[in-house]
Amino acid sequence: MEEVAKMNRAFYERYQKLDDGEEFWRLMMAPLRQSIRINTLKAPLEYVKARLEERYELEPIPWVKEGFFINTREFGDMIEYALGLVFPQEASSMIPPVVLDPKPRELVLDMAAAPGAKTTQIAQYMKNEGCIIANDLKKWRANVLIANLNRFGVLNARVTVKDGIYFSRFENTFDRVLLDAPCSSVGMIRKSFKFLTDWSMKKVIRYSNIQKKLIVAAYKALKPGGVLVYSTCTIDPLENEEVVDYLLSKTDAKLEKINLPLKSTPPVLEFEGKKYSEEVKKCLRIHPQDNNTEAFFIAKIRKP
Ligand SMILES: C[S@@+](CC[C@H](N)C(=O)[O-])C[C@H]1O[C@@H](n2cnc3c(N)ncnc32)[C@H](O)[C@@H]1O
Repeated sequence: MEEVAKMNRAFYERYQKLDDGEEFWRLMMAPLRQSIRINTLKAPLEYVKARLEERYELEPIPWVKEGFFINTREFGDMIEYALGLVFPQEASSMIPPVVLDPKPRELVLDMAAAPGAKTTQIAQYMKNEGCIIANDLKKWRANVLIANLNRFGVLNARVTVKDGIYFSRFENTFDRVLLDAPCSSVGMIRKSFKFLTDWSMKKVIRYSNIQKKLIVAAYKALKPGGVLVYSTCTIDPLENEEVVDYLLSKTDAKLEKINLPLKSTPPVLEFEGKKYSEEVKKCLRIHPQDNNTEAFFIAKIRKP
């Protein structure tokens, strides 16, 4: 706790009001467990798993069939990695595509897709059928995305480089939309303290404004009956409950409850003088101590 306060006092003072448990602060700073997702686009799950088990200890991630905690961080000399059979991916970041639940032959928009961890997972669930529009604002990040799509054998994606807001013109078009939004990345502190030292309230407010525009565009692009998943790897209510509450107040969007075998923290209904709809209770707010993962927030939204 003192360590956090020393590195960024404003950060500590704000989130102390959200969760002030010892475990919250300890796991906010502790290194992450390494995890991987097996890429079934290239080989059967059991085959890759058996190969890896000859050399490593794998522990299943309860909320994703293809996900495992693994006792190595050395991917440079792992042949399965070189072949695109495994994707090193943080365990909680595997949740949004599971909640999105895309099916073969659907049309899916991944609005902020680079570097492509979730796009490759979506393609895996679609068995490389149908089509994914994988978009990112930044060209250099889109290049990394393209490299990952090639490496992981994704054949049903088309990459675009646009501001996500552009997609609002394709009204009622996509069966499913993932908005894994740009955010203040508090969850990533466990990867790099840079996310703690760089954090500022100004950035949170800026992200919150961008996220509100993106979620409205994402919702417009969704077909009636379709599913929009909104996610961030951060804990600030302004970037999570507030953004979802904003969509609920501006549109006919409906939230759906997410049932997965994991622990979570109750969503925030009131923070710093702001109140949110009771509906946001259906969102999944994950703090680092809940499952010893990165922090994450996920909302499942349906268009009636
Ligand atoms: C959390 S990251 C996405 C991670 C990615 N979904 C994955 O799983 O690998 C957010 C991404 O949003 C992109 N971004 C930022 N502003 C955007 C905008 N206005 N429209 C679309 N993408 C944007 C960033 O370049 C960044 O790659």
